Amino acid sequence: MAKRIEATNVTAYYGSFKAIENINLTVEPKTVTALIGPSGCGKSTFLRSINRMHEVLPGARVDGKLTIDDQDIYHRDVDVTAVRRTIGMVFQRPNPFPTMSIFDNVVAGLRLNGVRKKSVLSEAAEQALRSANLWDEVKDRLGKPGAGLSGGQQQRLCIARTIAVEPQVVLMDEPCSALDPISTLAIEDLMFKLKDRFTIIIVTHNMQQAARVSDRTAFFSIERTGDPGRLIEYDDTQKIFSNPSVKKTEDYITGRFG
Ligand SMILES: Nc1ncnc2c1ncn2[C@@H]1O[C@H](COP(=O)(O)OP(=O)(O)OP(=O)(O)O)[C@@H](O)[C@H]1O
Repeated sequence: MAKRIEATNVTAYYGSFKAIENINLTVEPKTVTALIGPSGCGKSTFLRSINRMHEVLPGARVDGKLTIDDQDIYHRDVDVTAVRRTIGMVFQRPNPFPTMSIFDNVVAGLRLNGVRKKSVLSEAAEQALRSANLWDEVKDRLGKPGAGLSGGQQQRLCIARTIAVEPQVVLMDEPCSALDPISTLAIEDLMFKLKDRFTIIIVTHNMQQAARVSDRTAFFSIERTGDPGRLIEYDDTQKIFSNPSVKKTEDYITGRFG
């Protein structure tokens, strides 16, 4: 089941540098939320704090509260591995495991979780590849290396790998920035389809993409270099792009800064 995410006063640091400050927002299940804003305003930092990836860097930490369906994911008793299993992530550059076949890439997470039965793995692989709109293109070459696919196919393979373990939330950090326009549209179609089952948060620099794929948009910004990123406005995507409440949002989406 897709999950609801609630951030309350989320502040994240790299050592003594405060990268984002007091982020408050709620993401409803089965929606796509876009995080937009100028370079360095903390979009990726916020995204990585949602699945506890931020803290893997030495000296990095998060303050505040983040709940996923009312579970406080920063509670000291929480199993961090379980959190990361619930919250899948797709990165900027497609990163299939280069020496693994297409099939082995898709089922890598399931194998890590202890699934061994061939029939279960085959069924899960087919389902994930179908969900990622990739099945027809790869069904006759599942044993071939994942690295042999085109960039767009590789990214859909990475999405298949992510959803094969049935996460409830999928985080995407500029998933189309290394792709051509056709592959980009394929991923956007996919997001539309996947939001039936998952809660999706996407970081994007592409305004048209945010407007096309998301239900809600969060605009982050910084006052000046060295300041922390803050959430300036968060609303329905249609409102943000047609009639934003804050002048700074308007300036950004109309290309006047950033
Ligand atoms: N590993 C790191 N160590 C120290 N500072 C970092 C690190 N990663 C990011 N930062 C800083 O944290 C701030 C927020 O960076 P972040 O990457 O979250 O912004 P962003 O909005 O995603 O930027 P972009 O759109 O350019 O990807 C920036 O000032 C950045 O320089």
